[in-house]
Amino acid sequence: MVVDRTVTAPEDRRLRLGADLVSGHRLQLGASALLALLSTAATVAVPLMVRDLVEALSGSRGLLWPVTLMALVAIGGALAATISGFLLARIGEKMILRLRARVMDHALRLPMREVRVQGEGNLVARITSDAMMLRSIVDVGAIQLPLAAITVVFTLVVMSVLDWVLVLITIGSFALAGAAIGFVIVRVRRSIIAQQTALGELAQRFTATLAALPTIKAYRAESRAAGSLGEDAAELTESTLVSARLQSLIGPVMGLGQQIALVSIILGGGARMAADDLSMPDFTAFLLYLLQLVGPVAFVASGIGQLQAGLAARARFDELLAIPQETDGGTTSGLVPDRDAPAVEFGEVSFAYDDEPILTGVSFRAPQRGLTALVGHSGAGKSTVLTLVERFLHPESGSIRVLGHDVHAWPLDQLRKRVAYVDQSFTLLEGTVRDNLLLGCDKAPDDAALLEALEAVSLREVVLQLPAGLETVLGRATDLSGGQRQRLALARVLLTDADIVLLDEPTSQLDSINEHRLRDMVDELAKTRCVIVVAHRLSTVQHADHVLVMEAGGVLDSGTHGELLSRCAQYEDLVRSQQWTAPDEQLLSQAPA
Ligand SMILES: Nc1ncnc2c1ncn2[C@@H]1O[C@H](COP(=O)(O)OP(=O)(O)OP(=O)(O)O)[C@@H](O)[C@H]1O
Repeated sequence: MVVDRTVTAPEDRRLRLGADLVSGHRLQLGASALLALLSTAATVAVPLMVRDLVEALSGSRGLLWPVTLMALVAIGGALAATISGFLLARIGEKMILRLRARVMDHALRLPMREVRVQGEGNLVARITSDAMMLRSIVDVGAIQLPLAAITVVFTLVVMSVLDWVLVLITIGSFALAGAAIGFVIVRVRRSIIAQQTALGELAQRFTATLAALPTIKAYRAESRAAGSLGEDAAELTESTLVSARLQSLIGPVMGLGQQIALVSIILGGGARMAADDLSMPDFTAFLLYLLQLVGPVAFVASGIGQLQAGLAARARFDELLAIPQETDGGTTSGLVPDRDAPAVEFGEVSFAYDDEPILTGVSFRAPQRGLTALVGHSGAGKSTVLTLVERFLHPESGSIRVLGHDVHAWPLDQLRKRVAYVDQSFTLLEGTVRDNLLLGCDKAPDDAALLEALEAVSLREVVLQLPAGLETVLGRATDLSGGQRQRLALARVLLTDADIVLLDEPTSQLDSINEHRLRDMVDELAKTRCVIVVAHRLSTVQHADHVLVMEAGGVLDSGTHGELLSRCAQYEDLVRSQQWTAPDEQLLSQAPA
């Protein structure tokens, strides 16, 4: 049975609207709600003041006091609305900040395979456009929508005091439009999820295309790549149009409801005034309320639409946050290396990508001091062995022990502190040379130590000649050559105090001078540490204490270079296939007579 030890126990990481989105801002949220309420009260009060004004106009009362009061209430209401809106925007931005930080942290802690499956662009879309959409939950959902709903109810109550028959006509007119809008809104959220998924896909494809730009340019494939991206963009437009079509229905349907209400009220109001059931000032106030009602009613309708976008984004965040992070591993606290055990020990390890077997029954031991070389044809599974030691991947069966303990017993942080790893692409961070060198160091060494490490890989002069030396930012305007990147990645290893060093084809991009230098460096490292090296150039294995020949996911044979040359035909083939390099010819001559 496959035991997935890649992940932490299931934990509910979904976004909680109250605790996760607005926590820490409750006071501001309360102030914003209070101000919005005051502004609403002012909005509801103004038509009543207009009624008093109309009565004052027809009577002998002075106009100064009613006009002044009305102006004060209207201006105060506008001011309260402005401050409330600003507070809300501030809370929204803070919420997005917290959310982005949380999602980025989560993404970095996911198992490598999950990150690959999700895709970089897709993850980027989460913290950009999805995060913006989620803001509508605060912008609209937290205050404005409930307030608009309260305004509608209050206004209807005041209107019913003026004339309840006309209120029934008003509700009837809007109810028709409301039912139609309700039907639309159910479909809006689904279409927005589809739209955001398509956006993530487009971002993913574009990111991958940019990463492959040198190849695309070299093969004059710009038009082809642009055409393919264009198709993805068209798919996005298609799904955006579905939600745009649905959302565009909301405004006109509401407008129709408003017109029906207006005509019905004018006709109904006229009839009730003719029958002396309604006075002119009351009718004027009622009409004003009706016009005033349209805004909040339309807002409720469109706000529910916008809220769907926020809720759709939340669903996408929840989907990502539900993916379990890498486990921290061992429950064993204070695990210490067993100095008598092998540094790395594989016992009948098998591994598969989905159902595709990659390693079958791999067993070997690498001592705590010395050089172990993994050789074999491309695709034999050499890099996979290294990634299993780093716990990037997890075996289907068998046991992997590191420094005397099961690899899963080590707390992840402890394990990776003890294992230094240089991957096949000699990855550098987009950051300064110093940042790149200090990546695995708990305590920052001084510049002399950094330069010494650079000297060991023949990079000291190169770095000192960069525009800002150690502070030069790599990865954008300034970058290193493939071989220099490789050497910088190796200098990084020298600065760590890891017990185990994993090197994936460390000489692949080096010239012969640097290759010899690196070999000396590896030999030096192997005197005090366990070095496991994946080597295509067999010259790298010349001094290996132990060579493992891998074929089709299994270990074919193991021994010293000389032993293998004398007894393993496949190893001899591998060596012969490298004969064109002078050092390897020397290697062949080392076979026992
Ligand atoms: N992410 C992946 N998903 C599925 N299969 C993969 C993945 N990565 C590697 N493989 C497969 O696993 C097998 C072993 O790959 P691995 O990189 O370990 O081989 P290798 O011996 O290091 O090869 P090379 O010397 O060419 O780097 C290959 O057949 C490869 O196709």
